[in-house]
Amino acid sequence: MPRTPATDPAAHPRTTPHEGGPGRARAGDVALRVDGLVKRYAGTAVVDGLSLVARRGAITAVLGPNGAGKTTTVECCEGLRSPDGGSVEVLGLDPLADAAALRPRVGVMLQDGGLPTGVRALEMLEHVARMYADPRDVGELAERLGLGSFARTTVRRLSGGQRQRLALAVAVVGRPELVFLDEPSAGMDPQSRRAVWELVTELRADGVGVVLTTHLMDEAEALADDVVIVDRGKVIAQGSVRELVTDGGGADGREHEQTLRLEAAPGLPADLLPGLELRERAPGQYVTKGVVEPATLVALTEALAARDVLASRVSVGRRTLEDVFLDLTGRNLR
Ligand SMILES: Nc1ncnc2c1ncn2[C@@H]1O[C@H](COP(=O)(O)OP(=O)(O)OP(=O)(O)O)[C@@H](O)[C@H]1O
Repeated sequence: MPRTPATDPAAHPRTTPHEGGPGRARAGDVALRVDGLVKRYAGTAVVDGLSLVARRGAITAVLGPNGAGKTTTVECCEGLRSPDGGSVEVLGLDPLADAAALRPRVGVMLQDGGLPTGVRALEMLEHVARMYADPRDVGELAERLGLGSFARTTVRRLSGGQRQRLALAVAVVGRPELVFLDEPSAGMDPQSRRAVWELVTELRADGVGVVLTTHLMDEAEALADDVVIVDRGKVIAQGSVRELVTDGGGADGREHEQTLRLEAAPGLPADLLPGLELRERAPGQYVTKGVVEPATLVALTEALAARDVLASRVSVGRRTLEDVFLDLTGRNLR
């Protein structure tokens, strides 16, 4: 089963061998702990008792539809907003009270870039790098993220995707222990997106805790070790992608990794197929829950023929996080 919000993934950290001496943080240690976070705007809770844990050396994706409260949550973690309830611990510290101590240890990439607009791109990055004791090599980082083509362009003239890449470079140039990336590949072409994903994966390998918000399920599926699905300010499921999409398996212990999709006449019964639940997501559009086997297609064809129903489409494929979201909320992620 997907973990419930009350379940703390840090209780079962995927640790790597302890490399450092006493007091040295390990991959798998908790980097971020959010507990019962509440944030209200005009009396309405847009974050409503949200709890999550992110580990060092792991990528945690906070996934949810527009307006779910993802950005507000990370802004509370970044010390940009003060919570109305609950608590946030970043590297064991309070993001508001300990802001100065956290600044050199935490990287932040805001959704709109959050960068001063009158500065040239590369100068911006060089300037930020100089503020850190041991920054990354600016030239190498600029090359990796393809900043060269707009190095002398002022931030205000950058395209959305270029601004995002610069913001990512700025977020990681100081070798942070924890980075927050808000929709890191939004508006990017496929090549830039790949460069961003590679960099994010490397950060994880270096033991950095990465928390990214996204409404792109393929981004979460490609990158995340832990996925936290948020809807209407609450965590509705969390776990690894595999845990979420396999739905924990059935009574026989087998995993429900595949799903059968069917388009046919509306109103077919849920028990049309033996041992498999047929769910009608939209009129005439069905998915199954349960283990799909080769014989399932035979059984489906027979059951439809017996009812004189002609399917317009039948396919078998892997369950996705989109399916999980739909199962839980009855709505599409986007
Ligand atoms: N400063 C603010 N004042 C009032 N309402 C706000 C403010 N910031 C956000 N909201 C509202 O809070 C809700 C959650 O917004 P938030 O940006 O956290 O969602 P999100 O999950 O990040 O969405 P998106 O994927 O669109 O960025 C939305 O309904 C939004 O309109």
